[in-house]
Amino acid sequence: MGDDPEEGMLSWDESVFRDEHVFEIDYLPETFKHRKGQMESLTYALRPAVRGSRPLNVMVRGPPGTGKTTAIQKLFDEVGAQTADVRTLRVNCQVNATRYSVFSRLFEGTFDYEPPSSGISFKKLFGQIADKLVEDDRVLVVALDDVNYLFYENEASDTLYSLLRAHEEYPGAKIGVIVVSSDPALDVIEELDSRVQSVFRPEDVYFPVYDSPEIVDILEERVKRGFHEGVIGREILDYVATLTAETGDLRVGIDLLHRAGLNAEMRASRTVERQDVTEAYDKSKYISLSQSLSGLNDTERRLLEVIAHHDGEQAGDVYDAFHDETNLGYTRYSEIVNKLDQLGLINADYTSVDGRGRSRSLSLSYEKDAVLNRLD
Ligand SMILES: Nc1ncnc2c1ncn2[C@@H]1O[C@H](COP(=O)(O)OP(=O)(O)OP(=O)(O)O)[C@@H](O)[C@H]1O
Repeated sequence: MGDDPEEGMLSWDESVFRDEHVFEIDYLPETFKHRKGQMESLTYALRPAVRGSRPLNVMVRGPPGTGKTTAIQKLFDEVGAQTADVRTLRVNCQVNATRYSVFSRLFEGTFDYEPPSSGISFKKLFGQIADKLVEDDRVLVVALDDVNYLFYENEASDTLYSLLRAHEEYPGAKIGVIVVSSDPALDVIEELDSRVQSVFRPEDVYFPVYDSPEIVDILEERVKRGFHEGVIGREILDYVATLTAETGDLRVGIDLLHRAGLNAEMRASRTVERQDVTEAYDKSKYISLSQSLSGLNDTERRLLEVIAHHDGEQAGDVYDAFHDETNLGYTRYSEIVNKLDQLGLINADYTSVDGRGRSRSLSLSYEKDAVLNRLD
């Protein structure tokens, strides 16, 4: 089997991949390079928990795809290996974006079954979690991953307040909180209510974007585990790293390697060539767009679609089109515009309009077709 396209694809039992699983989104890498300082700070904050005391709270910040979630997972695994007296729970706030939903997830993590679907009050839900914690004499460490979504829904202050003041209502409950934000434009502390600010003084841990040499280093490891020897040459790896560095998101590089491998297989080739990577990049570069879209509800998707068809127009005109379709009022409309803006899906910039003062114009952050294709 050679590089001749006439020969078709590689047969089902032939592959460029040694272990394709290492390119999956939930794969936890064995080696975690270039995050030593961050891991040390996190470990420092959690040490008291391993000794049975309340840990320090932490605020983790950094752009998407810089290893924040991976760091938390590694840390929780390490704590779990030390002691069974600390319960560690990670909540994905993109999925659980309200206080009630966060606590439902904590309930599930505590009891291994979901809270009754008939619905119980928040107070009861919280009470049961806290009672169990005190009864078992365990420390709870909660990581609110992608906490920025709680801010977009205006739920962050209430959620944190409940967690941070738990010991007052439930004496003996020891809870530590790690908030993880991937929105560089969000000032977490500043955006919290003053009643929360007064009790939340977290350790600050920052995850900068990886530079090109670091990306090469990290991806090289994935290549060794994921591909057979000789499939990805040095030059190709450098090319993948350069494209990844343009986005700053390591997930792009991992996805690129995977797709480029699949492209090579389609050509019945046992080596990945530059063209396989270039073609793959057309899809991989939109990985964060796809991820942001997956967290939107139907109304939010509808508005984004309307904006796509009115790209660059004034907020008032876009509202008219949106209202015609959904009948929703201006307040709700404005809230969704803000959310789409915070998610980096649109730019809502103030511009001067003749005779109408200043007004916001709404434009897409990505190409129109890339957005519309993914909304279908
Ligand atoms: N230092 C590293 N070594 C190996 N793999 C890494 C490293 N850093 C990140 N990754 C990988 O990159 C991908 C993105 O990492 P991760 O999900 O931890 O980023 P994140 O900062 O939490 O992103 P987001 O803010 O979007 O949640 C994952 O597949 C992860 O395995």
